[in-house]
Amino acid sequence: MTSKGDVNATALYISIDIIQNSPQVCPYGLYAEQLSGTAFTCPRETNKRSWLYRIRPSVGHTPYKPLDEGRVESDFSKWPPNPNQFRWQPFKIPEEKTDFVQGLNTICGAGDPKSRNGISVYIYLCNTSMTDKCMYNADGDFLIVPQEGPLHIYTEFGQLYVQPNEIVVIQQGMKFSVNVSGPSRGYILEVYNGHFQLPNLGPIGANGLANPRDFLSPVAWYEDRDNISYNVVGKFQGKLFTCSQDHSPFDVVGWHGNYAPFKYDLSTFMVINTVSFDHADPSIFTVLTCPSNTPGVAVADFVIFPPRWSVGEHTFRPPYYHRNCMSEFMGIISGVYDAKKDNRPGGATLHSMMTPHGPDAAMFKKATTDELKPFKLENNMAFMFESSFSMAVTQWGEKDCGTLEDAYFKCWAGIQKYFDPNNK
Ligand SMILES: O=C(O)Cc1cc(O)ccc1O
Ligand SMILES: [Fe+2]
Repeated sequence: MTSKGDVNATALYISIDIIQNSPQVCPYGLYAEQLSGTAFTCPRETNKRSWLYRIRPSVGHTPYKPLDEGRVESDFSKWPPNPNQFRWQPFKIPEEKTDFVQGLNTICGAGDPKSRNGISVYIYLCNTSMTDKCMYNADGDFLIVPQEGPLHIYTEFGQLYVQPNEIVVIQQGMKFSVNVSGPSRGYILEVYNGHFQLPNLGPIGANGLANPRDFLSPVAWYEDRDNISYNVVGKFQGKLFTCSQDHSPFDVVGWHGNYAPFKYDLSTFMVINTVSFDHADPSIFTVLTCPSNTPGVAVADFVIFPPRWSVGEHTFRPPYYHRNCMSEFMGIISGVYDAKKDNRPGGATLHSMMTPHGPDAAMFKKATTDELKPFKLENNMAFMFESSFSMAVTQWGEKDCGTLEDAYFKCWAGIQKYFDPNNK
């Protein structure tokens, strides 16, 4: 792919023509370095690795030191459990200069990066580009959902320009630096184990939902900058660390392999839904899944609620009332969500395991009295991180972010009794 953003540093493209991964001497005086995304011994279908040909190997840096930036949390027992329904009004983007790392806030999660078992959800809120600073995550993979502001992301593999209504996946270990063009907000799902993959399609057949051709990885891009002070931030066992080096980490002149960051435009999702009656489960909208070891059960699914026709006959069309053995974290990128009139873009909801949820009283009334004509939901994009982990909300999520609603539960308060045994 080619990047749509500005390229400020000099871009040089060199063709590297080698027939082995690790020659005695690499062309152009480069170093070969493997980045492993799965155990060496994983089966061929899941094995992931890439070979990077770079100006210097990654190992030349000063010792790591703890870094006190952002609100990254991975101790999900610190703050008391709370099974209530949560709704956040749009998260506030700071006025003071804040870059992507400084603006990372863990809102909820479960498990533990040390045992490589669990997930975290972050809200990033920033307004400043990372200057001579990059990040990598030793704990797992990031699926980033920009909601406001484009992200121009430099990675070791090349550049990715990602706008709201697109997502980007940056896997474990990959260094990246985020440039922004103003106030920027979005959501991140982190999985501590496994990788995101396309869901199986079963009887749908060979085509549909997210198509493989729409996932774009960058071509190599490098900068040859020495005698600088470059900060590398690592997230390791749930904490941030920093070290410095005298050259740019984006010195990969060429790479090959199947472990690379990628982006995806949500508008390319081919939506499948009922053309007869009843409300299909939201798994029909799965873009990517990170499977667990139990067949059919996801560590986390990334599910979207895109523009689509609503045509179900004699059907209660909005999401049904629900209690789930999975946790549901939802956000809105744009427009409205058909179960709740007061969910806002840039805000979020969390409906935890077995916590009841569903349409608010006003939406129920409307859905049961509206004439059921074909209707197009337009200019909307909501999403859900659905997980088999029971997530805990952090102190930032429950208190410090300042946009948690006290009275969310009241949206269901007006639900009336309509039962009449004499009137079928
Ligand atoms: O809770 C939600 O709004 C998400 C959701 C959507 C849907 O269409 C069916 C079930 C479900 O949990
Ligand atoms: Fe639900």
